[in-house]
Amino acid sequence: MQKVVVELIRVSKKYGRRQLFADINQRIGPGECVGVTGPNGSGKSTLVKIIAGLLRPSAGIVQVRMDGKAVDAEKRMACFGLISPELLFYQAMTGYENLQFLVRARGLALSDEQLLTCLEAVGLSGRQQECVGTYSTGMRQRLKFAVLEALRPPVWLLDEPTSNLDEEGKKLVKRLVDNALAQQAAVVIATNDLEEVRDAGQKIALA
Ligand SMILES: Nc1ncnc2c1ncn2[C@@H]1O[C@H](COP(=O)(O)OP(=O)(O)OP(=O)(O)O)[C@@H](O)[C@H]1O
Repeated sequence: MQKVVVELIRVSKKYGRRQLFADINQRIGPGECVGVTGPNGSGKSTLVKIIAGLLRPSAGIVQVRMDGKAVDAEKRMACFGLISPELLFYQAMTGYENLQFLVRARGLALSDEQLLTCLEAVGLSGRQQECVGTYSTGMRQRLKFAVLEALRPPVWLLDEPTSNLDEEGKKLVKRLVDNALAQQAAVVIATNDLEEVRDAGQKIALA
């Protein structure tokens, strides 16, 4: 896996006059996990979107370096794997088809067997030929992790990663994150659940 370092330098965000957060400095390197915590509305999802390049900060910058070289803003998305409540699947396509489509959209060619292994890893084998429109919310959340398993991005951006998951699903997410860290991915977890970021090496606490 390519080694990516994400660096937040004095990152701030305002909506109108409301300052959500200011001057966040944080380095997230390979094999490191940073937890983003704070109450509802404190800006956790906003910060994740800024790191992903989906929103601009009001001030400050997010630098991304791959194997020591700066990655241009337009090529950054290829470094990131994002889990977010706002991500939606194609309802009329099966779990398998959604996964295959998203993997191909990233320019990756995975065999049927490899895709099925990713679905199996998240407990969806046997349900892969059913339309996502018929999936439960927890099954859709598991499918998001199947996409990450397939893409194996060097940076994992996880916004509320265990929402809608049962106890077994929560353990699954912990296992997947631990594996990603062992493989030197950089991981950001934004959550209201402090238990979820108990083991995170560093924390950004928003207020
Ligand atoms: N486009 C926008 N324009 C104005 N305000 C916004 C916009 N997007 C988000 N906000 C506000 O920014 C604040 C932070 O939102 P955000 O979703 O980042 O919080 P959060 O910490 O992830 O919350 P939660 O724990 O509820 O998921 C909220 O008050 C929200 O209303």
